[in-house]
Amino acid sequence: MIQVAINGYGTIGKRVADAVREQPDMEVRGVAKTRPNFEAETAVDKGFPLYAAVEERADQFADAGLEIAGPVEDLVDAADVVVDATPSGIGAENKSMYEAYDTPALYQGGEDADLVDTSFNARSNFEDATGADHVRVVSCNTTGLSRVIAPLREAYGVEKVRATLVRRGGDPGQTSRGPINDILPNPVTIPSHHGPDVETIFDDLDIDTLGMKVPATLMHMHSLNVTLEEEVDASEVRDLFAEESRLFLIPERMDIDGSGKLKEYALDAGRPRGDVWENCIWEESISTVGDDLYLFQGIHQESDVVPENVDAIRAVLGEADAEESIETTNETMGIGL
Ligand SMILES: NC(=O)C1=CN([C@@H]2O[C@H](COP(=O)(O)OP(=O)(O)OC[C@H]3O[C@@H](n4cnc5c(N)ncnc54)[C@H](O)[C@@H]3O)[C@@H](O)[C@H]2O)C=CC1
Ligand SMILES: O=C(OP(=O)(O)O)[C@H](O)COP(=O)(O)O
Repeated sequence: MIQVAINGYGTIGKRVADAVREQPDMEVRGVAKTRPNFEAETAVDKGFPLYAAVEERADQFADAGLEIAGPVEDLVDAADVVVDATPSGIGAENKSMYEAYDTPALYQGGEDADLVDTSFNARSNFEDATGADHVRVVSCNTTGLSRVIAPLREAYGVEKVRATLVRRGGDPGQTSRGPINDILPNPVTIPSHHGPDVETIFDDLDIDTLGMKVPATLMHMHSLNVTLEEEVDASEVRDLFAEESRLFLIPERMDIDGSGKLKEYALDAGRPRGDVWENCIWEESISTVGDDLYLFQGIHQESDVVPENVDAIRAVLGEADAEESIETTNETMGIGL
């Protein structure tokens, strides 16, 4: 069994812990938190050994009635691999600790690409992570773009990608985020960081991205234009995407008109936390004009990177190839709306 440590038990970390627990070849060795809160209490209730990420604050857990298994260093030492799901920039600070214990580490999209040996998307470049010590699972938006671009490149070739990303201002629990009543060009400079980030997955891709932030918490929305290397009928693209396990084509009959109903559907379908692990592409939006393809897709920022982290664990340790790993992860998590 692969022993997995999770350092940083917030939005991403707690979801990765639950997904790892579902895997037949993995065990959650423990999770590390900086301070006691509702998430720490839930971790204990779920039976995850809880480690103190900051030694000086370890007493706070005892004061809150939470038993600590030890300092985070013990967890990193005991694990085969660590998933660092700390806030942007903290992963870079933790790198030397992972090196000291010779434990391979996965980082999240908030870290810089040059921190790691390779950036990772399971559908696009799984093999690049084999045997690597430091791997970055790219951000939710980059994951969402990569999952669409990979099959298009393979089937038709891609000349140029142009994407406008309408991004949620913050996650539902991020009470300090905004905007509350505004629409922000964000970043106002072009391209946004997403284009260069996608190029860490496909180094020869021509892509420009523009970003905005809006007063929403549920999901991001992408407006995508891909110039293909040949003229393709929209129905062919729909068939191509229908074969992809992490692309959900929203059929017209479902009457899902936006992120609100998508999340409602996920809750009705019994998804944990209402998570939507797949890209959600409005089937009717898939259109072609000459060699230009257009579509809209919803991306659930809190969860689409979770199966990617699970696959990255197997990739780093050389425990499976892309197809086997993706299939196991999909089956155990129930991916495929
Ligand atoms: N929330 C999102 O929409 C997405 C986030 N990401 C990336 O995932 C990473 C984590 O983001 P979130 O889970 O949203 O953040 P979060 O703030 O929800 O969770 C981070 C957790 O790490 C803890 N933490 C802080 N300092 C720590 C330290 N030194 N050691 C251990 N734990 C520490 C925090 O207390 C918190 O529990 C970031 O790189 C972010 O860019 C990637 C995709 C989507
Ligand atoms: O990586 C994300 O978005 P991004 O790809 O727009 O940077 C996550 O949704 C986190 O974004 P945040 O940095 O606004 O919390």
